[in-house]
Amino acid sequence: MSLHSWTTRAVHAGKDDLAALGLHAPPIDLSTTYPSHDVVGEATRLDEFAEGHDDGGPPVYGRVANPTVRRFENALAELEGAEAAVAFSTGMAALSACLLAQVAAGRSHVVGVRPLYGTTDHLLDSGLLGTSVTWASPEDAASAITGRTGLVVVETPANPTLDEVDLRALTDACAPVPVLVDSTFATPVLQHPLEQGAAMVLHSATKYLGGHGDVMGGVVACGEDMARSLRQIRFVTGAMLHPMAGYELLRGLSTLAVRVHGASATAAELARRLADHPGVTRVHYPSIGGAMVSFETSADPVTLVSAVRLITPAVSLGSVDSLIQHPASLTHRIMDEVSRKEAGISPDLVRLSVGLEDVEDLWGDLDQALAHAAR
Ligand code: MET
Repeated sequence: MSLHSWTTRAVHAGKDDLAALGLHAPPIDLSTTYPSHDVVGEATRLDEFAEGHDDGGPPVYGRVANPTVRRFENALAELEGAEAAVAFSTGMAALSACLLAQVAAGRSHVVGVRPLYGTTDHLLDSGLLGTSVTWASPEDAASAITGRTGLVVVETPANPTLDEVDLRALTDACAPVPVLVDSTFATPVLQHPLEQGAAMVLHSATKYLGGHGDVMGGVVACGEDMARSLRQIRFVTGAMLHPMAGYELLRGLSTLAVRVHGASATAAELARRLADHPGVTRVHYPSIGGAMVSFETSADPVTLVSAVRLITPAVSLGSVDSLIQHPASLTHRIMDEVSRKEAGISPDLVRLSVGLEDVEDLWGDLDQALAHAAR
């Protein structure tokens, strides 16, 4: 256990050995393979990796493990208060591994709490990976659990409505079934789901952890037993995080706190101003804060999104620059209309990811776009 504060650890995690190595920036290991003259020793090591162990030694092959990716995994585990973390090529690859691990263990039933990110909802609803789902409210989740339930899946604050779930109440009610929390919107700056009884925390690292819109990744922080199952799945599915992405994500962690706090202050102010705007019928902003704001508008939401000039009209979130999108058209388009309605996602909802621009400039852009789209 480190004596330093969380913010300090976010700057140094995954890099504690660098000075002793005579380095300042973490080395990027791009090897696809790891030579060894000890063939028998390598064979034994490969067996260990195939069973999901990772002792930190030479990875044998680039799909199996990577020293730069391990630095990011170790740092994220430390910042989430987890025993381990396993990194993947995207957030959806990370979620897929969680589901496949449950299917492999013979527990293919999932209880899902809506709303979730649209493709997550679709993956569960379609059963494409061999799972089945029962949708439930947070209050009813425990009663939806059966003998074959391997996972309860929840996202808080949720994409795109920013609904929040009382994680302590949910994990207490659902125990001993593991609860997976998609904490992408909160980041470990604002929330630590493992402290509230969750078994797994998932991040689309593409968003705040990277923070600059130029790296894709996913990561799950959890106990070592679960991590072993996830590494087994990653070993065979090949959804490994690229070492360059591991480097960028580790770098992103060192500025995460200052980015999230800065953008959150602006987002809270925009949420206040939007609530007073005549073209806005409802504002969604989480009690824990954060840099995401959603709002329902009496204006035409599609015209509004196309009318921004400073803010970028694009899916994704968590970058230093602000992005806006219409969930019914993009992030949650893959859901059918009935499911969207059940999840509380209005066709009038617009989702804003607030970046690090000046609040007055962002407000000016939103205000002119709302006026342009008025109907
Ligand atoms: C292709 S939809 C987009 C991705 C991302 N998860 C978001 O919520 O914006």
